[in-house]
Amino acid sequence: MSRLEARRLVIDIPGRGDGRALDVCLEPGQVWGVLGPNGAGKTTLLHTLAGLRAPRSGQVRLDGRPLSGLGRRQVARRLGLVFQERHDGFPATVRETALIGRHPYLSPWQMEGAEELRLAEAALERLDLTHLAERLVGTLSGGERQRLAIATVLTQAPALWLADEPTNHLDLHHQTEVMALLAEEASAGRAVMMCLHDLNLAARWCSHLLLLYPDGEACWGSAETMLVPAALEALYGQRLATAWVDGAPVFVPAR
Ligand SMILES: Nc1ncnc2c1ncn2[C@@H]1O[C@H](COP(=O)(O)OP(=O)(O)OP(=O)(O)O)[C@@H](O)[C@H]1O
Repeated sequence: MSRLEARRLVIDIPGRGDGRALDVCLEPGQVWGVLGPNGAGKTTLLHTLAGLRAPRSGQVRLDGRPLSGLGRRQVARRLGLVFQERHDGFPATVRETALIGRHPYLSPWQMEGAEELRLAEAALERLDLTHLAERLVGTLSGGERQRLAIATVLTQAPALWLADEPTNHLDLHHQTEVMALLAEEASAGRAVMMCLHDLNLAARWCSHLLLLYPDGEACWGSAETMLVPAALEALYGQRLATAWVDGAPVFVPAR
């Protein structure tokens, strides 16, 4: 189990004021959704929390220690990242790509063994990719690539997931499967923070929400307290109609 903490954190968005400093702690069992309009800083926040970008001020702490003082391998054993942008390096198969998830645990020239392979195969199976294991990544569809990115982090088995729009490119069934998987990870004592554009997925699956406004203002708390139609309408500059389905609110843009 691990925890990731933002202390008085101000993300660095060029030309923007500081807004509200973030004091947020991602704890075992929690599923956080980060909501906000285009350009609000969701990806920048995730990259800052992952240690890939320096904050303007404040600190990110992983298990009580400043993230900036930890080695990348140490971080990668605890923190898994699903990025929005992916660039193919050398040509690799789906299975080889999933196995990259085990690299933080192997010494530089150590080959993956039976246990690594077992974890990768289980992750591919979970993401419905077993039939594509031998395929080159470059030949995959957008949704298949997205599922592979998630399978690679599942193979990595981190205590903390940071996922940037994990349901991007996914059909309805796979959106639900991925959200269920992330919720299951949290139920097993891990923790998830993800950027989402779909309010309804956030309402259904997230325990906590962080609302990021384009001027750097922010508010956060349990999902029930954050899913206030007026606050969401202000966030997106969009009127919403609300209905209830299966005990969760459903938001639809109103004309
Ligand atoms: N290197 C940079 N130089 C200047 N501006 C930048 C730079 N990187 C990001 N930005 C700006 O910072 C803002 C936040 O970008 P970010 O990608 O974090 O937004 P986002 O909330 O994830 O948006 P989206 O919903 O469109 O994915 C945007 O206005 C973006 O143009």
